[in-house]
Amino acid sequence: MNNNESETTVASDESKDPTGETLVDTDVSSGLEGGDRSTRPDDPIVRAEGISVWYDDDQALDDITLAIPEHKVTAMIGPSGCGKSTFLRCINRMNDLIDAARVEGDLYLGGKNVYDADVDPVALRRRVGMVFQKPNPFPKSIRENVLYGLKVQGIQADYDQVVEESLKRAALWDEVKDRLDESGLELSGGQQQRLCIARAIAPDPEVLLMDEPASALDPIATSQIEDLIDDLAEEYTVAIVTHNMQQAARISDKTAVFLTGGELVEFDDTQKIFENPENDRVEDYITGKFG
Ligand SMILES: Nc1ncnc2c1ncn2[C@@H]1O[C@H](COP(=O)(O)OP(=O)(O)OP(=O)(O)O)[C@@H](O)[C@H]1O
Repeated sequence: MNNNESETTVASDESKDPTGETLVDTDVSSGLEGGDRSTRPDDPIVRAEGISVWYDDDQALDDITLAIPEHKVTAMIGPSGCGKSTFLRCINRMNDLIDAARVEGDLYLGGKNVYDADVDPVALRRRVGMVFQKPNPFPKSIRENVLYGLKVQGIQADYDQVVEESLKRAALWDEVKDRLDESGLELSGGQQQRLCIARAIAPDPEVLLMDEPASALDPIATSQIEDLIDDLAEEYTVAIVTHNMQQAARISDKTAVFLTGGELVEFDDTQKIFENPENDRVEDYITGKFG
């Protein structure tokens, strides 16, 4: 994440509601009902077509066309400021929360353009969960943290079952099952991040966006998160921004390389990107000649 002024705007919104779920009127139809969910393993579930983003007059993304396959881990890498986080935020329309941001182009989830006027961003964020760089649990119990998204949207469910399932999927259940009423803030950093992952998956999204989810964690917690991401891809489509090229190489199936100017320079199987990239600038970046 950047430390610029408007990024701070997002950060402060996130501190009110890191899921973005209460920030938009929920009293409208989702508009997403028509979007077919892809069912074949290699089908793209997210498809960006000609996405460009500006912050006031500064262009952050330039005409990005990219298809993210279902049930795979897709990594976004590139030097600082090349637009990786901006792209991630296009997928769940978190850029809507930044006054200066303007998005052009089409972004499909299943068959539906999420920028269509009839799409409710809150319903979209139920289908596209997000985990941020710094673990940001609410000052609430572990249980209430997990249930937050469901309750805020008035979704009825067997809450005990959702809590158990989500914490199991986030590989946290065994560590917290006897202390569900304790504050989420009392957990370690790595546990807090897994709690945030449990919160993101509780509404059963299709896509999970992760913006440098391990960069604030120690090596052991990082490795737990990496193992978890691998497991999560069986159930969800994961799109992850990372600064750490080794991490991208370890955990992702596909890699998108963004370079300065907000350009997507190469997108391919991770192995191909790291072993035999087509583009000389990508090779220079991967081999550490710049960035
Ligand atoms: N909220 C914002 N307001 C204004 N400009 C922004 C905002 N967020 C990002 N930018 C600008 O957009 C460009 C892309 O930023 P972005 O954070 O998407 O890049 P990034 O590749 O994720 O960077 P990093 O790796 O440092 O997190 C940068 O020039 C940044 O300064």
